[in-house]
Amino acid sequence: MNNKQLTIIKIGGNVIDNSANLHQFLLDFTALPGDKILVHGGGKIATELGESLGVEAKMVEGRRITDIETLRIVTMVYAGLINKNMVAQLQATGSNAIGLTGADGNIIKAKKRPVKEIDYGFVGDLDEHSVSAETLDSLLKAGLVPVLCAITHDGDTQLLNTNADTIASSVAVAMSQLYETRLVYCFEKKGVLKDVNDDDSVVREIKTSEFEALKADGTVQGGMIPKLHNAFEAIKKGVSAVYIGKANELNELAGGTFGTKMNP
Ligand SMILES: Nc1ncnc2c1ncn2[C@@H]1O[C@H](COP(=O)(O)OP(=O)(O)O)[C@@H](O)[C@H]1O
Ligand SMILES: CC(=O)N[C@@H](CCC(=O)OP(=O)(O)O)C(=O)O
Repeated sequence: MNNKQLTIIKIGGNVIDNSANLHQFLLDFTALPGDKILVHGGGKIATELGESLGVEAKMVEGRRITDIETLRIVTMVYAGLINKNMVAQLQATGSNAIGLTGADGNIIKAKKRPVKEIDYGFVGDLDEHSVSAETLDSLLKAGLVPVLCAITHDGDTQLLNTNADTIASSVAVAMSQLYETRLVYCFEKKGVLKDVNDDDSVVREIKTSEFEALKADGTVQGGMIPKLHNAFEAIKKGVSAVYIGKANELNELAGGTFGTKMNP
């Protein structure tokens, strides 16, 4: 077992879109001890900018169909606007953040999703060779906090759009070769809820074997289905602990009362 500890945190678009919540989250993130990597989404903001430019968002099972116009928009929003603002805010809170796409330092090489029933366009899928744990490790050893956005590349000039939950899971799996790694999905709710309209109905623990039943009875829906799938993949492939919970309750992580914990 590796004894170096690493926390990988993913933050979703609903929190990024609220400046007060984002500021509080970034303060709590900086206060977490030990090595850290931040992965951010921003789907909501990309959708809004697209609409204002006359490019309508098309989502299938939580994944954005990414034609060339949409790729331009998501590259500007994720790799530019959100990533650089987040880095500047982290610098102000005392984290020496470095903002990166998967093309920078060849940190995440993806494969364009093959066209089957649906053509997702410039969407990148990841496999066990996609993430360069060594390069991320060298940044951590230099005292930097990598801030990864949802833009990857194929190694042959093409940028690709990869779901941020998937990036967080794949980065956590790759880093678990070098570190005892925990993965924390932060969003606007307190965890996986028994009743999605009741914020106090948090399910404290979910076992892999319970996931199918939660899907079948409709307890988890929409974006929570791929999030849980990514969470359980991480647990299966060597990540020590995976949590899903509220961005503004991150300070509860140390006390063990944070959100929902995934169990093998
Ligand atoms: N049982 C559940 N508990 C909590 N959220 C749920 C549940 N089922 C569905 N959801 C939905 O999943 C969403 C989170 O997924 P997503 O929108 O992809 O988040 P993010 O953009 O933060 O990654 C929540 O905003 C909520 O509407
Ligand atoms: C292929 C794909 O779907 N990519 C996502 C990447 C951003 C993301 O994951 O943002 P959230 O975490 O805020 O949802 C998208 O463009 O919406």
